[in-house]
Amino acid sequence: MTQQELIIREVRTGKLVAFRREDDDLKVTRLETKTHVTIILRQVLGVRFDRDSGVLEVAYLRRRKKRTPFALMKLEGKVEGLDSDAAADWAEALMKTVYEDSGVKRGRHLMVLVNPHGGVRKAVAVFMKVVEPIFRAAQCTFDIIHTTHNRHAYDIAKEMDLKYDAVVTVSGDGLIHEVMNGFAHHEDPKKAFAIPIAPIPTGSGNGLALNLLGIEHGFDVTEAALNVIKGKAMKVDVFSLTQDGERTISFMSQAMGLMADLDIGTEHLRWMGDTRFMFGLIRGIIQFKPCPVQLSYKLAEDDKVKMAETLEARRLEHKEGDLEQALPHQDNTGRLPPLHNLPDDTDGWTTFEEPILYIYAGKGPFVGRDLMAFPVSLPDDGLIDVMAMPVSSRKDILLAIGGAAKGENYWHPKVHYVKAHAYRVKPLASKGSLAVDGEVFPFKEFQVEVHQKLAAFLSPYGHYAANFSSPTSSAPVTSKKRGDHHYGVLL
Ligand SMILES: Nc1ncnc2c1ncn2[C@@H]1O[C@H](COP(=O)(O)OP(=O)(O)OP(=O)(O)O)[C@@H](O)[C@H]1O
Repeated sequence: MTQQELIIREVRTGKLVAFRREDDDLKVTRLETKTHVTIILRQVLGVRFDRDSGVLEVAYLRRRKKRTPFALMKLEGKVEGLDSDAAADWAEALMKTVYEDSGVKRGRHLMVLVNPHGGVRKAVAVFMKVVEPIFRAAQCTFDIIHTTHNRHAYDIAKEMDLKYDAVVTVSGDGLIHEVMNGFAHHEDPKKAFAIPIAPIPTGSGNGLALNLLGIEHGFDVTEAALNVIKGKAMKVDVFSLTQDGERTISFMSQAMGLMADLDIGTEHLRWMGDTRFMFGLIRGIIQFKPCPVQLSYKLAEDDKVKMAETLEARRLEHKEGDLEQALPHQDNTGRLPPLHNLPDDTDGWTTFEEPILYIYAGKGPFVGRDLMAFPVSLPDDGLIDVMAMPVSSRKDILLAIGGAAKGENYWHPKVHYVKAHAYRVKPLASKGSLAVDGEVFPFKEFQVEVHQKLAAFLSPYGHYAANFSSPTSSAPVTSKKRGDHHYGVLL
């Protein structure tokens, strides 16, 4: 039987440290002072025992204070009072518990794409100083490419050898958009899409990281690094946007009118970080330009209370995603799903008749830290959430946008919010703006449809990490419930 406790004499201090497994924790005690810390097993990255030197190294992540990022801790020392076989067994048993027994592959092989140009241009330094040491401590192997130009990530993903366990984007949402479109043009698109993507948030908006890690940790690169190592594949829907017969994959959002102006035209304000979106919003409200378009959709649901209740029910019945299901060796071969909706289909389509100020459609609750645009979005319902704001007074717009960080805007009676199988936008004037996943697109007619569960992201929870409640609920729908992985407060 494997020993529960193992003691080392630490190389650095010459003092004795005991490691003990206790349920879901690893208790680390300094024997001289009898002080200890308790590490959740999920935060244990790697255990190595070297038979020649008799030295054991344990690496884990620990928050020194409640709201600070994780620090990478490594304790290394000669094992005391156990022979080599017993020490090797102890190390192996702990590794098996924190990886295989938790349904996570040990030592993931990663493709890491670093965008030196994204956000406040710190991606290279952040990766080198913070993320790479964490990956190494977790015994991950990786290939790194620094993107050198626009669409570089597209080219890499298109030609990528599909041997990786995940694609890690050290960037914002723009690079993820490029990777997805590269996958769509890969010679084996379905197999490419089965490789989960995991963001390390170093862009300006980082919507995907917010959706996966939550508002508290969405911009924390250490939390994101842990998700790369321990997250499970969460299957997600993506969209095909067809414009002039050309098909683009969108994974997050399509914005028109004021909402597009948040991204477009604020590019030069990248230095502001995500404050640039709030700046764009205020500027848009002052300018107050209507969005000359006709919106039609294939409706699935338009009852706001029902949509919120469905979200809640899904969270309660939620089971974590299984990484193995999404790995490339599974049956994920085949062509990209065909388009089901023709541009002139009208059967089952509804047209929104009112003049529109802005349209926002997409998947994943957060599009930025200050805006939970799609609070009832589900990762894999096969539907797209479409929000349209009819032309109203400035006062109404401000009220409709109020509480946007918590999704409260959803309940505003003027905000038209539906779930659709597909939707279509026809411009009624020649000038306007369209942003797809934050990138500028021509202001021309387009149609969007959903491909259910085509792609995958690594996720700590198996669902979006956003808090939102229905009016009939007694408690908010949170990202933390019993059985979920969560990173508790450490001593
Ligand atoms: N070396 C580079 N030089 C210039 N542009 C680059 C380079 N590498 C990638 N890009 C481009 O940078 C753009 C922005 O990337 P990214 O989305 O990662 O950052 P961001 O726009 O700041 O963040 P977000 O999309 O979250 O707001 C992408 O369109 C990408 O093609």
